Amino acid sequence: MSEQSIPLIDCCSMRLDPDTLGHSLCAAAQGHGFMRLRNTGLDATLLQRAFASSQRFFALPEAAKDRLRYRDIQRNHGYVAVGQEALDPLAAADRKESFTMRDALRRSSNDAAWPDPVFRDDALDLFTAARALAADLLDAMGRCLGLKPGHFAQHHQGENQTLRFLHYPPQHSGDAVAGAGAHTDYGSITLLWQDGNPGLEVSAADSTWMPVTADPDTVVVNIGDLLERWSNGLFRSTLHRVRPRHPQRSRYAIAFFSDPDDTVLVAPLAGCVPAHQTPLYAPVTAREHILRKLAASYG
Ligand SMILES: O=C(O)CCC(=O)C(=O)O
Ligand SMILES: [Fe+2]
Repeated sequence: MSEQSIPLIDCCSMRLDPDTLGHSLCAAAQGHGFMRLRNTGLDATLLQRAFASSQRFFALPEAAKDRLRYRDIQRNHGYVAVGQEALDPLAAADRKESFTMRDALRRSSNDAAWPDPVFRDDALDLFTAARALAADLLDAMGRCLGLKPGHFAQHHQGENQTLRFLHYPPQHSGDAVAGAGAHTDYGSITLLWQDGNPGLEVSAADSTWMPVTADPDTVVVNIGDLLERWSNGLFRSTLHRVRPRHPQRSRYAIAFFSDPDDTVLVAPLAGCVPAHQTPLYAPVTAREHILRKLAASYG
């Protein structure tokens, strides 16, 4: 593995030994802030179903998708068409469409929020499994920071946990407009599944863009801004972007953002601040930070 590559961690043997898993995750979180995980135990059929529902939805006529359009950043739910979100607010809007589902379990009984019952069930089943996986990963990282089991879980009840289906239409690698502009993620950790089509790139220490392997059998995990703040900068929320390179083929991806509940005050953990030093970050509530970032990208 060159210094420039994103670490690949096999969770299979390590699940039995949380300390080893925790150390591997923390080392990656402190390095690039990005890692790829294999053998997480997440049922692959859930992903197949979710990708199938995603592809079926994005193939609908624009008018049908527009019925479910994203209305406000507070709700953070629904369909966003190509050119309506700019993850880099200073660049052109992203060439992608998405279906975002914040706090999906609580919204499950509202039929008007979902394209159809199959889509809803596929999304909710993956949401539930992703939530459990994110909790395990945060627990393993928390151990490494000297926190008790469940420390992070108590702050991630689901209010700001968000599943997002993404579709990037075919695009030439040389196109000036990105599929998703350069950004950092907002919350604690992101889990990302890719359909095998490359495009995700992570900013490296020397400011070059490092492509991430688009292997459908691994999940990409990255650190968001709020976990960077919680860890006083020990874990890194790294800039990344999406530049699909296939002129004929669409790229599909599914992201799960595990972010703290609205009222959680995120301040650097005492154990992460060296003695006699002031914390690098001021406290901020999760709601304040997430809404500020959403407002900028939907500006
Ligand atoms: O599509 C991808 O590979 C990544 C998307 C992403 O970074 C995001 O939605 O925050
Ligand atoms: Fe992202």
